[in-house]
Amino acid sequence: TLYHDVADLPDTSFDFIVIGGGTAGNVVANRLTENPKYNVLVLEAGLSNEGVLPAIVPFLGSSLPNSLYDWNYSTTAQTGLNGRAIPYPRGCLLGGSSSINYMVYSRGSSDDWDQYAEVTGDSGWSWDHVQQYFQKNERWSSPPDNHSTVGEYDPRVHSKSGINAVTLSGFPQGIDERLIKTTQELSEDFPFNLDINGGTPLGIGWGQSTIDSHGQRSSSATSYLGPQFINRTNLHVLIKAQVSRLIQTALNPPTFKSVEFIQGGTGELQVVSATKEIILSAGSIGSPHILLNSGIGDRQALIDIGIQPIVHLPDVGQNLSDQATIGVYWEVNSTDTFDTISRNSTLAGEVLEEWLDDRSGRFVSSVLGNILGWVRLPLDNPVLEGKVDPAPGSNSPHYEILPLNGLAPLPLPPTGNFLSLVSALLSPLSRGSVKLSSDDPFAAPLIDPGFLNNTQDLYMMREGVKILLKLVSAPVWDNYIVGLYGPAAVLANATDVEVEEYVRELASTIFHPLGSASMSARGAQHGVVDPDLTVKGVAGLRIVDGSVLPRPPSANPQAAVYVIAERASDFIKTAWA
Ligand SMILES: Cc1cc2nc3c(=O)[nH]c(=O)nc-3n(C[C@H](O)[C@H](O)[C@H](O)COP(=O)(O)OP(=O)(O)OC[C@H]3O[C@@H](n4cnc5c(N)ncnc54)[C@H](O)[C@@H]3O)c2cc1C
Repeated sequence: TLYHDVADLPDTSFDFIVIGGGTAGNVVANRLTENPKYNVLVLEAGLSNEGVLPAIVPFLGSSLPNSLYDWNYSTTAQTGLNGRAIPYPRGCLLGGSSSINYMVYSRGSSDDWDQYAEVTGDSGWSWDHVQQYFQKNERWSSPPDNHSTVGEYDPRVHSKSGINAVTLSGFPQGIDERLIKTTQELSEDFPFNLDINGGTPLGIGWGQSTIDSHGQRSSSATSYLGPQFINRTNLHVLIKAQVSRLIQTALNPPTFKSVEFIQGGTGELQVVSATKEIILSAGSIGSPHILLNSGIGDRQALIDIGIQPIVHLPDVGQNLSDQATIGVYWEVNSTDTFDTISRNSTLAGEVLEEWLDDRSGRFVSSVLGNILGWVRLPLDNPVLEGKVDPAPGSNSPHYEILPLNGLAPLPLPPTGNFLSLVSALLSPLSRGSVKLSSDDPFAAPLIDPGFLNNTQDLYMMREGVKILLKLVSAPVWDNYIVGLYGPAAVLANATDVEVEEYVRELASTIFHPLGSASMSARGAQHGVVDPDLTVKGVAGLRIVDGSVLPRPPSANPQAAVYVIAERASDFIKTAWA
């Protein structure tokens, strides 16, 4: 049941309370309420996703950051980015960031998961063992345009029995064929990969997205809180409920089974309690923020800001990682790019009509291209020579290449058509933090992703730019590309130092903060949660969201977050069986 008003809740005590109805939280709420004996409350700060057109129509998703459905955070001034502070979107509605993201579905490499297993000492996080959770999550769907998908994916590594729809592109784009041709012309650097989600992602292949066969976004809200689930009488979802802190309910071991929040903007503090567990799923910014507000964190830092420390857990909010991006832009000799739609609102209206009429046309997919690349820098490149490989193994890419058939995110000039290629640094060495800005639990925290603080990341980004330039050196782009555009013009014959300056001036986020409440082995002195996601030194509290990943996967992380949440649901069910 979906509630808009706290006064309508049937009770103030539940078996489980999930904080954050986002990507992970809704999975846990769904799986726990499979058992009719469990009453579950979800507290979500944002609004409902129902009827929010930009959260439904894939192409319009890019209008959600910096809106009423975003927390509208900014980072602190980033030294590695020449002092720039950048916008830092996080979904603030049911479905969380899965309702506002770019919908890329990528599972990472087998190395990623095997390394999570190794650093946590829990073989249950290994690639082989988590396959069952990818399967529980994924509902492989035919693409919206029903085109033949033979040769675009490997059916053997997909599941039709899960809850969250995943599909291939439903609308061809002008650059598709050129990208595929590049895999033939430059097959050594950019080989074709039939399926980037089989554990060995290296190469260029067809992208997979969390979009259903009707060309609509599949988020954790549309899937795990879909009509067949939200009406369960034991599932209670309260929106506009912003949690300030957890309240200690027993001393030894420290136990936190009550939650304080405000609802509906009244400013009045409410309290609800769980008899079994609290599951913190407020995401990589929200979860450490709530822990710190609750007195769980570094003792001295809490005292300094005026909060009574209860549990000394120094790593809360530390180890924040994100994958920096850098784009290169070209003017092209074609009118078949989305710039035509971006520039002409009449045309955009017609394309929306097409989507509304029968779920067809350009709007069935996101602004991203239909094809993605996953590339490694050779270990004998001077940037890596003699260094520890930042990637978790030899089947793991260092870069994701995101082609866009148009100009983004730069402002669009009145004329011209464009190609954008974006490179994301998948395994950054830089780390940052989430810290309190004041003792007011409703004040935004200080978010410092530490972009390019480690100079090796800067050098890796520089090499990433060169990889993008190399990609378009394939003959197939010869008659297509007119020239480097805008700020990218400096890249023609640029020195390494000039490319590095370009990176510092223009690099941004791919919106993947992770790791701020990291998992570590049981008994380890570092980390925030044990491999079963229970908070170290605390009873009755688990963290289930992207914040627990000790390092980013070599991928966009939503698939990993779904896997974490599916496995966590099994942990919780087993613990209370
Ligand atoms: C613009 C953008 C594009 C992205 N593109 C992709 C992509 O293409 N592919 C991909 O794999 N990943 C992408 N990501 C990243 C991915 O979406 C996230 O990593 C993932 O969804 C995080 O899941 P989560 O459960 O950790 O957090 P979230 O999904 O963010 O959920 C946290 C929830 O908790 C709620 N919350 C927070 N604080 C409180 C509080 N105090 N009280 C109550 N509720 C609270 C939030 O409102 C939110 O609903 C993108 C992210 C963004 C923002």
